[in-house]
Amino acid sequence: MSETIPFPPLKNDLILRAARGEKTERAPVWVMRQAGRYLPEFRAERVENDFFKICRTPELATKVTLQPIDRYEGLLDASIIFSDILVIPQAMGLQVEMIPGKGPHFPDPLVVPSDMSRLRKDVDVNKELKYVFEAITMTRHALRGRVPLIGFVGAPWTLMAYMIEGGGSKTLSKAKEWIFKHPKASHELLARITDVCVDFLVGQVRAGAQMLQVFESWGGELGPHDFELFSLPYLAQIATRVKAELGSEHAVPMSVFAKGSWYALDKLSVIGYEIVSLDWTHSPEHAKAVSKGRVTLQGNMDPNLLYGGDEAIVAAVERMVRGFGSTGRYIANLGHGILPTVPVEAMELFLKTVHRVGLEVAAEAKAVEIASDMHIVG
Ligand SMILES: Cc1c2[nH]c(c1CCC(=O)O)Cc1[nH]c(c(CCC(=O)O)c1C)Cc1[nH]c(c(CCC(=O)O)c1C)Cc1[nH]c(c(C)c1CCC(=O)O)C2
Repeated sequence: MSETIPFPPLKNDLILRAARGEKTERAPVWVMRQAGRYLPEFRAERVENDFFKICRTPELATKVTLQPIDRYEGLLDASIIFSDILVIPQAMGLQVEMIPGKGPHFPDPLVVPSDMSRLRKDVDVNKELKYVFEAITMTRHALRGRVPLIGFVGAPWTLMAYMIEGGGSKTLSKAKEWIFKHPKASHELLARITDVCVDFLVGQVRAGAQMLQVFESWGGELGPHDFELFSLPYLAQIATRVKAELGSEHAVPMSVFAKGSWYALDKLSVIGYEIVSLDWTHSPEHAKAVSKGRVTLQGNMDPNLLYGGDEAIVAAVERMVRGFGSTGRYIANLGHGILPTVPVEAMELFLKTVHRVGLEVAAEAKAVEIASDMHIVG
């Protein structure tokens, strides 16, 4: 069995150190959806294979996860396992298809609370999601210790919304009808999804994941009051329970990305995550003032800036890395997933500029430290 073969030693632990709050020689960087359609080699793979077939075939998931790591050799500080947040609804018994150019589609979504009886009870992740664990173990070997491997789940509210809407939606009216008209059933559904999220994340770490991210992509569709009722408690439970199950020896850094939930940054800083991932609506100054060094901040350039041309990209990265990077607790990323039509050169410029500015910021901070030690300043 592959689990008995030890993983190759890790050569670049920059992101893990930044997550733990240690000073790093430069800000680490990775990009949400870094394995995806903006890469010609991914599009070529998709001509041959259905999206979920890639997710379910460990060899293919490994191959695609490594595509950005190989293309941008030395520029990415983490890999993220190729999969999707919607594998949990599938594991719970719902059918999900990925329609090219349109996105996810549930032929039979949940309509009324009694439809929850269609969901599998006591989901055994070792059976239903074994293919993800196998992909993680295989990828971890194939990475040969170049960078850490990130595992992930969708957060309960985002997954519940997909399960009810049946796909993307502008208003989330159906999911919101549930939380407002059927709050009890909604909490029951959220709790059931949470249980699967916890087991799935624990399994991903046991399979080889070295960091975890929870995607609350539709957090910002809830106002602050409803976020506190229908999102935050489940996000908190996930962090607490995953850590309790893994134990301090095996726990890995956890990141939470609640897109659009700028109002929740203070609370997100104290619910057990080491990293809070930010979208582009946060300024570095404000985010640092609110989070007060309690977590590592991750993010947050507007992904559309990658369409802005070289000058705009360089200027935005300068602002971002200088803004967040001065305190050390920082991981560079985009504020949401990279978009499918971004030129590969724009991604390369983004990564190279993060490296350059990150090194400059760290060197400047070090010079100030040395100067203050020598009482030259202050
Ligand atoms: C909401 C969400 C989903 N999936 C995911 C989220 C959370 C992040 C976010 O908010 O964007 C997470 C996700 N999806 C994918 C990954 C793989 C790892 C990586 O980040 O590189 C990750 C981490 C691959 C993917 N997931 C999807 C693709 C493209 C599908 C294709 O090849 O046809 C990829 C590479 C499809 C997907 N999957 C989902 C949607 C809405 C879509 C369609 C829109 C789109 O295509 O971008 C659900």
